[in-house]
Amino acid sequence: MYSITAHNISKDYQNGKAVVSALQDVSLQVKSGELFGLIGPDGAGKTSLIRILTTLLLPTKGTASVAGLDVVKDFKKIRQKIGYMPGRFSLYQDLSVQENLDFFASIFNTSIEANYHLIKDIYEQIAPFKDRKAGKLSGGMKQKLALSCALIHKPEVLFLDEPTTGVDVVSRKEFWQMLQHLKQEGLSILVATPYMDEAALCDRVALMQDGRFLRDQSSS
Ligand SMILES: Nc1ncnc2c1ncn2[C@@H]1O[C@H](COP(=O)(O)OP(=O)(O)OP(=O)(O)O)[C@@H](O)[C@H]1O
Repeated sequence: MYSITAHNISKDYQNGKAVVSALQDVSLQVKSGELFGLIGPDGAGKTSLIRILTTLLLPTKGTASVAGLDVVKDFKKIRQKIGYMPGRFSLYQDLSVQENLDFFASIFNTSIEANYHLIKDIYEQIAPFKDRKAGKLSGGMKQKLALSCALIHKPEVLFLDEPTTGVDVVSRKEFWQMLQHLKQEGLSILVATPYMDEAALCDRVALMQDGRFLRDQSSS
């Protein structure tokens, strides 16, 4: 059973008169409960692939599914089943930690208490700062808050785009421990990172460069 599949996905962007080919015939299968790493340098195409899988961007060519649903036809259903932590800090900087959590919970018609076991470890670390504005948190704390918000509705599949970029070494280590914990809770996780050393912390990885995988991932 696969939680994510992609078949021959290509993505072209129009840049003035030029066409930028961000993804070229990318195929991928991520098993349920797997922690899968998308490793590659800036510009490799990681964000484009994640945005297609999270239904925020249409592929130019190819098909993909998440939680058994088609990313184009079933985009609304998929959005209920996934958590997405974008690369850039995505939270409301002028809202406090608690207000951000409450806001994301209300969007999904849930509460912090409903899935507390999932975010407990992270929440306990950010709780002392719950009245602080999100914009005033350290890089590590911001990431933890963003992860808590992405988990608040108990997603089946979690997408993380460079979650540890700009985060200190200790917070990075803690962050990966949290991902292991989430995996044990049964979540499937796709994480994009430019750091080679984080590849060792994943169950499987795909190495990406210039819009392609360095090895075919569909059959492994
Ligand atoms: N909206 C856009 N218009 C034109 N080109 C784009 C657009 N978005 C991305 N690109 C180009 O597509 C390629 C892949 O970008 P993408 O952001 O997917 O890579 P990435 O691996 O996530 O890198 P980064 O970490 O820098 O975001 C790059 O050459 C980028 O410049």
